[in-house]
Amino acid sequence: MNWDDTAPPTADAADGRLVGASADGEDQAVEAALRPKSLDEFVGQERVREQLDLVLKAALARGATADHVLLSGAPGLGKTTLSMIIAAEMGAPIRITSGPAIQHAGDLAAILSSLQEGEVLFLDEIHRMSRPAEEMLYMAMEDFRVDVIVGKGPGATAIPLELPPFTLVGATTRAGLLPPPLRDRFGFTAHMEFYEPAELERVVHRSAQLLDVAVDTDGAAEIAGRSRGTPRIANRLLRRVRDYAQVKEDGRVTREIAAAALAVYEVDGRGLDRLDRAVLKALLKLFGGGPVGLSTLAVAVGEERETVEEVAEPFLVREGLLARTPRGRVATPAAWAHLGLVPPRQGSGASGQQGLFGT
Ligand SMILES: Nc1ncnc2c1ncn2[C@@H]1O[C@H](COP(=O)(O)OP(=O)(O)OP(=O)(O)O)[C@@H](O)[C@H]1O
Ligand SMILES: [Mg+2]
Repeated sequence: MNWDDTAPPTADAADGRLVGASADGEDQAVEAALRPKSLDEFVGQERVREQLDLVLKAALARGATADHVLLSGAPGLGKTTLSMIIAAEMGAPIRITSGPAIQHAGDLAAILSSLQEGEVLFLDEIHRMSRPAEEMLYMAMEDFRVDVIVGKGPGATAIPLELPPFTLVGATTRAGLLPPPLRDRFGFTAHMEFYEPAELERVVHRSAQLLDVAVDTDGAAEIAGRSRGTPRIANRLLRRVRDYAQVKEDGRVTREIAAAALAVYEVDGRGLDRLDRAVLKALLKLFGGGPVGLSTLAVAVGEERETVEEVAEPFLVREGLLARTPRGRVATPAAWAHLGLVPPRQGSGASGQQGLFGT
């Protein structure tokens, strides 16, 4: 395996999509204010919350430091938030760093040796740490000890350094990239799932209260339904709807106002944006629903292959609108229904195009 950054480019971070899951500048500015501060305030993820509650309460009761925790899940689901909650619930300070920031084992040694007893070390994007740092982390997690190498070449010596007990909270969007020896050293692993619409509704109501926006039940439901299972997107859509309600209306958010606001931003009732719909439309209208090859589909919408594959497709697949098959991309019946189009009958016109486009 390649230990350099093997993550695909997160195109949605760069292109400023309203429905992109990664944090943009504005998100970062308001997220601190919107973050739940305790497990009780953290919406949804019932199973994870219940398990984590037990892990933390048991450690507190024993007067011990909590086990190391691994949080995995897609961007914007609450990993950073949960790491801060862990520290708060343990009454411990938190130190925040990330895999890409630790390129040398020495960087990690410096951080580890300055931790206080019981401190939470949050290591974001833990899958992007360098290999030597990762190996140092194994020993630190297991034995609360590191070997600091002093000098170079034959004269180099390893000086063992005792560490105070600490809790490592690792976060990753890509648990599959973690080497098993690292994964095995976490006492508790939480996999965060996409949120249900009802949970996102609660996120919207909670954030609306903090931002002092008046949102009624249907307005919150409308925003939640377009948020792609992701609290970060729900919070972002809420801010755009608030703008619209303030400028065009009296500031109150109803279902009609939320829908009108998000229509301006081209986010449809299911959370698809212009790019998502362009891909679906091309697949349906130009290729009769497929199968069609990815490259052909990308040319048809005037986008890079990677953009279609990594930005648009994952959500379309998750929503059951598009399937990736060995013969190419295929639209599902739900895709036809979503765009209000009627699929061609079997054996008629469109299937004849396969010879032309179907690779
Ligand atoms: N369970 C939740 N309840 C309420 N708000 C939430 C919840 N989870 C996340 N949020 C909100 O969503 C925003 C994004 O969450 P967070 O930064 O924790 O995501 P993340 O998983 O760390 O994302 P990334 O992978 O991009 O680092 C935060 O501002 C937070 O307010
Ligand atoms: Mg984060």
